[in-house]
Amino acid sequence: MTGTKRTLDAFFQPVAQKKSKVDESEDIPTTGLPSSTPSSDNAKRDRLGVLAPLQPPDALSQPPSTHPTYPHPIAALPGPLTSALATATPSSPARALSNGPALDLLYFEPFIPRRAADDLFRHLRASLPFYRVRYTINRGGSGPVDVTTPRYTTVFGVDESCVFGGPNSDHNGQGAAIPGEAPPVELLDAKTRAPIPSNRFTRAPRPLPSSLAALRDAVQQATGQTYNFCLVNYYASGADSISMHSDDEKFLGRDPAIASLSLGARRDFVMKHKLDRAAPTLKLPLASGDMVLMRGTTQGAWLHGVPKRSAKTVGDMGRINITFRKAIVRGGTENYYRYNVGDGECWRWDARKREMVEWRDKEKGDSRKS
Ligand SMILES: O=C(O)CCC(=O)C(=O)O
Ligand SMILES: [Fe+2]
Repeated sequence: MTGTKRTLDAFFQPVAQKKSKVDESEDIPTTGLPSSTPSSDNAKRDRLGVLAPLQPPDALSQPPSTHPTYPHPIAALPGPLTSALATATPSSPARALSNGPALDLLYFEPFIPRRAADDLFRHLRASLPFYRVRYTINRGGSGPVDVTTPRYTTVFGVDESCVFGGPNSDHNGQGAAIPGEAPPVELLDAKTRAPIPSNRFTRAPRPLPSSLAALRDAVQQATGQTYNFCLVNYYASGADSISMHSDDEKFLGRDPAIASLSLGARRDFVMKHKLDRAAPTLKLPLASGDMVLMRGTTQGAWLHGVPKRSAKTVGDMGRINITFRKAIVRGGTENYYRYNVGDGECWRWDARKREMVEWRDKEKGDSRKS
């Protein structure tokens, strides 16, 4: 593992950084951010420009996000995590990785300070609705084959043809404007702002809850890109995986930029060139808080995946991966909800059992709402 890392390091070149850096060794304890640290985001100045005392972290905690498409309310980030995202990312400068034909990566190692990343992992695992999607594929002449995605997934967002509108809509109509406030309910045409008929999409698009909207904002700022989709994978153990693939569907447009954030257990992110057998196979041992931006010609030329691992190498922590993407047309929305929410039951983390359990809305007797 270290050998791989050293080899890759030889190809890394530092790139310019926009925001101030917090060294990894200065990890922010998210359970008690230094309350005297001046922060441009939550410190308020009076008319003479004198800094008023910061709010204690607890006062920054907000109510959960709710929306008709959510199977249950989704908890807002605790105040210290909101502060860490706003003030401590990127936690290390991006390094460019281009040691292969048409490879164009930015590697933040890490993007979120390690301890905050672990807190974020636990928070998101406990608060998001997940799915174990089933679908049928036709492979050659052997007839249809039923497949269950080998990991838990969930998705939020809508393609560029629509925005979520209403009093709380933010600058790009993709999530709650103010942390903790309900995301805008109504789906509107991006150009005319006319309401979208409820039968436009097979599965109703879901706005980003405030927790993921805060994360998306931090990632946008660090990468200089905008995103309207957030796909979440939860790998519960080393048996969960994603096979080699590329994210270069037409609905993402040419040379898409995809930001991929890792939280929790360390897993290998493997990249192989699609055609050039002489190109090196890359293995990035992504740890909690690390982020890779895949951009330019990368998706067209390379495959990537997270292979299965034995329980011994992964430990029992589990891993969450979050990708931020921009879908341009409706086909992207259809595809992402089909393969990341699907039509099956909702799963939630059970803190007592320490495993995912099928979740049912007791009042409605149903686990699905889109
Ligand atoms: O888990 C990862 O690191 C990769 C996820 C991925 O490639 C995807 O969701 O398309
Ligand atoms: Fe991918």
